[in-house]
Amino acid sequence: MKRSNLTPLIRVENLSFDYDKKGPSLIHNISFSLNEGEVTLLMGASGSGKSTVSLCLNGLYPEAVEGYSEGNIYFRGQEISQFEKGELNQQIGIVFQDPESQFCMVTVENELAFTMENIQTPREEMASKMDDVLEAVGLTDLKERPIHELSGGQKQKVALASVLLLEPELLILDEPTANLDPVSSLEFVELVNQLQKDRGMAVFIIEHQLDDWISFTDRVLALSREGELFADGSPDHVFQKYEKRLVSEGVHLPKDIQSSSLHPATRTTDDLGGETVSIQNLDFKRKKKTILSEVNFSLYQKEFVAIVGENGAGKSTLLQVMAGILTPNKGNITFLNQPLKQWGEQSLRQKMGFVFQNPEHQFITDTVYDELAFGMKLNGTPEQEMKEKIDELLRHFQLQNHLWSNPFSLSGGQKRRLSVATMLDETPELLLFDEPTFGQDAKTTEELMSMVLELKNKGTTIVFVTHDMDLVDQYCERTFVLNKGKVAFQGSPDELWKKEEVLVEARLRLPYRIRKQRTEAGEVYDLVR
Ligand SMILES: Nc1ncnc2c1ncn2[C@@H]1O[C@H](COP(=O)(O)OP(=O)(O)OP(=O)(O)O)[C@@H](O)[C@H]1O
Ligand SMILES: Nc1ncnc2c1ncn2[C@@H]1O[C@H](COP(=O)(O)OP(=O)(O)OP(=O)(O)O)[C@@H](O)[C@H]1O
Repeated sequence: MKRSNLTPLIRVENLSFDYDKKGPSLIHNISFSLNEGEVTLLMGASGSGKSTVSLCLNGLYPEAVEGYSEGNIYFRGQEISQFEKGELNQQIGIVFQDPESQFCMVTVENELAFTMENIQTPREEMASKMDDVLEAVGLTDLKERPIHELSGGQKQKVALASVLLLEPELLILDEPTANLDPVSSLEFVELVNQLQKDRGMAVFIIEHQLDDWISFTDRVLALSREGELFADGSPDHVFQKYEKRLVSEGVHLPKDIQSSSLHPATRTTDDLGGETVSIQNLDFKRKKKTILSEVNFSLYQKEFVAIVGENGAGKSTLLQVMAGILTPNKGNITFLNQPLKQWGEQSLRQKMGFVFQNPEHQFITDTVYDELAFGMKLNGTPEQEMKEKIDELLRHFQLQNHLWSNPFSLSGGQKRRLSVATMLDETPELLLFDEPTFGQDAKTTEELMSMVLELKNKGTTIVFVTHDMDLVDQYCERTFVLNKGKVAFQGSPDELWKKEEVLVEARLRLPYRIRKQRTEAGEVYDLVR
């Protein structure tokens, strides 16, 4: 999709940025333009500085942090420091990586009304604009709901709706689909594509998973681990010319290029051990609203199970009920043959690890080191052994340079890795992970999965809530599909891929491997999208 007569909307000249003045700068002397009506995608390893770049573009950084920057950024030819405070917020709309940081009001409709009041939308237009945008992002039914009661994916849609109301000239999306279910994610990409065409705005996307975006991306930029921009061109040009470099940087390539490495898990259920968890007739309600009902299943040692389903289906709730964080209204849960409610808090935490959907909900100390040491100290791990374990975890999770960083100042992907690493210090009986791989590049995903598999082989039962169907295909023995709080399917991923009705109902897509197989066999089916 080539566009002629491109006018620069943003021009970045020799930008360098750092959060402190020790060592080489994080972003190092980069220059690029974002043109009117152009869709540009920024690639780079987790922690390379992508979010930082995006926050510099509308002048939020370095003002909002203790940061140092050099170089210039121009918006329509005018240096951004010359704009009044907040003046660029409407022209340059950002959907942040963590949508929770974006909200000011309690309910969905108040949040959207607040945005419109800020930009002085005429009162008589507010109601119809709100309805249009809610329909566009599929949130009409949740208009009156408090935002804190929404699921992760639902919150992400509210953040997008709010930014769309600004009708920005440049829309910046920082991993906007990370929490969306597979069909919502695709619909979101299609929605952005459509809006971009209708409104002609420029779009700047930061994303690890490129596949759905790439067909309407005009330009790709790639940032190295050293903070240098090493590629800038059309997707074809960049992937051809820089393929090796991109692989060594550890970023995900579009699957059409790297498909040979996609393979299904060897799904052996022969050597599973004893039962770890048993759930019978479980119901869970919030304020009389049924969230989970009639849930029944067992989990076994050495088993890797994925829980999948649409946004709001009840996946995180189920995980929290299994972890004893929420108490069911009905039914029985046994963990290692003992009723869950009879377990003492400390012994339960030793045998069971839990990674929250939002890593920030998990951090309790001020440094990465203390975060990793916390559980080990509780378990009485000797000092030397603890140091060795921490070193190993830092290395595996690419956090070596962040030992004394505050967990809250890490990049999105680094926070996620830290939250996972804190659960891998021992060999627990059960590990419950809520979307552990979101926001990871190819290299860190691989490291994370290999550590998880190591524990599985030692006997740990692994449960992942995930929206990543390729990961389900590649690693899991069993999948549970949750649909409106009920288990709509239990079985191997291979069986699931044949159940088109279940997939459609639960807004799931087929993994890339199966889509490719079916396309090559000339099959026509809805889920090929
Ligand atoms: N407020 C902050 N204070 C100090 N360091 C920070 C802060 N925000 C980010 N960093 C550091 O800057 C580096 C780049 O972070 P950034 O969020 O820009 O990376 P990213 O490429 O977007 O990563 P990801 O793909 O994981 O989201 C990281 O090493 C991070 O730890
Ligand atoms: N604190 C809360 N109070 C009231 N309702 C809630 C609360 N948290 C979640 N819900 C509702 O419970 C339902 C299930 O939410 P849950 O977070 O378990 O879904 P999920 O399947 O994990 O979704 P996602 O994929 O978007 O993370 C949703 O309809 C959600 O709006």
